[in-house]
Amino acid sequence: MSDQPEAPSAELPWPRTAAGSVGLDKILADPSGAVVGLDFDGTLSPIVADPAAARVHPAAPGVLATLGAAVGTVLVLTGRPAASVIEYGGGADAALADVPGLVVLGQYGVERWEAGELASPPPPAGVAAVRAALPEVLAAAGVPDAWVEDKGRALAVHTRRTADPAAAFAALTEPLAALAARHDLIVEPGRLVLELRPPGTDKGDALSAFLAERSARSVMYVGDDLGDLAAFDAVRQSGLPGVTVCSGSAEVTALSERADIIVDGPDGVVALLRALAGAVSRPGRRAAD
Ligand SMILES: O=P(O)(O)OC[C@H]1O[C@H](O[C@H]2O[C@H](CO)[C@@H](O)[C@H](O)[C@H]2O)[C@H](O)[C@@H](O)[C@@H]1O
Repeated sequence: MSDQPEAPSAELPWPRTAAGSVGLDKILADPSGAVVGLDFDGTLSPIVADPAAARVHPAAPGVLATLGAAVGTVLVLTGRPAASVIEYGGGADAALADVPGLVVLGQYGVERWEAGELASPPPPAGVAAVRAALPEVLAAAGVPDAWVEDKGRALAVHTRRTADPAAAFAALTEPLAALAARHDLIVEPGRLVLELRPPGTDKGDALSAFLAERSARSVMYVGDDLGDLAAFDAVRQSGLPGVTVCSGSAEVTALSERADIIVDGPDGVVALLRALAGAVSRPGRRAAD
């Protein structure tokens, strides 16, 4: 047997940046200090036309169960309500709820699911007023068929199932910004969705606080949409060895420009996580320097 540390798995994509290489090296050398953060829609769950039909990639929970036993924490950080990630998290051979130590931060970090317990603060008053006003605003903008996803403390207006999704998105941008401002909410744009939600936190704030809470020694964050840019910023601002990963799509290019690693959608994310889980789980994994 060789005394040399084992090389990373051939299947593990290597970062194209120096910062990402340092980050991945640290995760491989010291996995118990790593936080692996993942977005849900477009990252762990393939994009589908009906948000209620979204489900986790069938192989993801099993792979994350292996990874969760080796790293510090697997974190799902999502714009979804935390409970819906658990509800939609049934895979082929495990469920997200089975992932050891899993934490889900929902609604951009305001909700928290952990060990079967959900903490969810009440919605601010403006949400009820926006809920009542939305049908009229959508009709006035000429997009009465936009679909409203009611998330309790936020309302997401989806245009994916309208006749011309991009035109509908453009037609709604200004009216929804004005409506949100009238009721002390903000608009969070995403993949053919404009979400009216309370201000005060984003995925960057949520990830920064979580890394501090866990005294993380390294971090990987995987995302696909505009809301994940703040989490990419948090990885760098943490000062920790860190890797940013883009779940690539033709719909959003802003993340791929800044990511250390780009993979091909949720299939590519699962392949990356499987290779990472294999590398940090096997007995001969790279030892700390
Ligand atoms: O932070 P995320 O986990 O990425 O959640 C962001 C939004 O994702 C969902 O919408 C997106 O996925 C849908 C299902 O694939 C798709 O139909 C839609 O076009 C996408 O924008 C979700 O419905 C939203 O509530 C989340 O905020």
